[in-house]
Amino acid sequence: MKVLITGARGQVGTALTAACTEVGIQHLGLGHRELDITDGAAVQAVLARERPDFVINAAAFSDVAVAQGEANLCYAINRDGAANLAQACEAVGAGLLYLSSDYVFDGLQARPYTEKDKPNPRNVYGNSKLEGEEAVREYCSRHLVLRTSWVFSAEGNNFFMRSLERAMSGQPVKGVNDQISCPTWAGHLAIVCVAMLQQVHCNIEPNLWGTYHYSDRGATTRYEFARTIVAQAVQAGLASETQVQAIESADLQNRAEEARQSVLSSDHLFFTFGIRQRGWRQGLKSALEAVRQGQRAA
Ligand SMILES: NC(=O)C1=CN([C@@H]2O[C@H](COP(=O)(O)OP(=O)(O)OC[C@H]3O[C@@H](n4cnc5c(N)ncnc54)[C@H](OP(=O)(O)O)[C@@H]3O)[C@@H](O)[C@H]2O)C=CC1
Ligand SMILES: Cc1cn([C@H]2C[C@H](O)[C@@H](COP(=O)(O)OP(=O)(O)O[C@H]3O[C@@H](C)C(=O)[C@@H](O)[C@H]3O)O2)c(=O)[nH]c1=O
Repeated sequence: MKVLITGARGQVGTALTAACTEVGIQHLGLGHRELDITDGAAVQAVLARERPDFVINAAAFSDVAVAQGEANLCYAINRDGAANLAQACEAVGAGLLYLSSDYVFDGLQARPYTEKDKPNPRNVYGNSKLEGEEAVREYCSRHLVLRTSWVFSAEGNNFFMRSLERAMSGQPVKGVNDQISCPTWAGHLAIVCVAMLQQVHCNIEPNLWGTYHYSDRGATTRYEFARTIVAQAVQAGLASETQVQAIESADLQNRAEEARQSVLSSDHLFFTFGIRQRGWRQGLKSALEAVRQGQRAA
């Protein structure tokens, strides 16, 4: 089986490349410069040339705060780029895995969101991801939409790395205590994507296409997440004890923040694919180890 990864230099794209290499899957990872998914003709040409069995779209406009002021670009990438990929996949008979987000939900529900719950995004990023999902369902019959939450890794700009860098430089870390979801290590997410594609490729069940949720196990607040990041970093010898302050979303003045609960239920994935959740605390250990190895290499 051959997999083409778009957005291959982002945090999930990097993890997907590593996961494919690890299990020996033939893959081609294309970064933004190698393939701009907003360029429909280029997308078609690459798929016609490469003829992959599957495309995983890890390309995105992923800055939730900046998206509020850059709606056009955000929709061009997250919705129109997804539509380009969906049409090109359909044309060559490839399957498409589209990564989506807990932000398609409003965050007002007390229980975990299932695939049957109605999306109701409250910001530009969430709406662009929902419209991207809809384009994928409309244009590509062989699609998997996989929603996830709070992805972190040692690559790129994310809550984990920002908190860790503050702790390593002795600055206090702040975490909002009114946003609840499940942190998800990009390495775990990548393994899940690969496992899904392998099962679909084996054709164990005739129709596994559809929409699924996967987050690592363990609902938490950003505050508790930050506390655990600092505690594990101290244990790993990467930082010394640092104060972690609990704040509220309303305290963050530079963006439209609000309290939300967006835990995703991963049950449908488990009952369909037999894929179990892994714990985010274990993922955090792996991410910290990757940081340590990066320091050694530098
Ligand atoms: N991060 C998170 O917490 C979550 C992420 N997701 C989803 O997971 C997926 C991967 O996200 P993540 O890896 O975190 O995001 P990143 O921002 O780390 O990676 C996205 C990548 O897409 C590239 N990109 C941007 N525009 C284009 C374009 N027009 N054509 C091709 N590539 C482009 C970026 O390149 P460059 O930087 O050069 O522009 C970047 O390398 C996304 O679909 C995201 O919506 C879902 C839930 C949570
Ligand atoms: C500045 C600051 C923010 N925060 C919180 C509030 C805010 O929601 C969040 C910002 O961190 P991030 O930029 O990683 O979070 P954000 O970009 O909102 O993360 C989201 O990314 C997109 C792509 C998704 O799909 C979501 O699942 C989610 O992971 O952190 C703190 O807890 N303390 C702080 O000091």
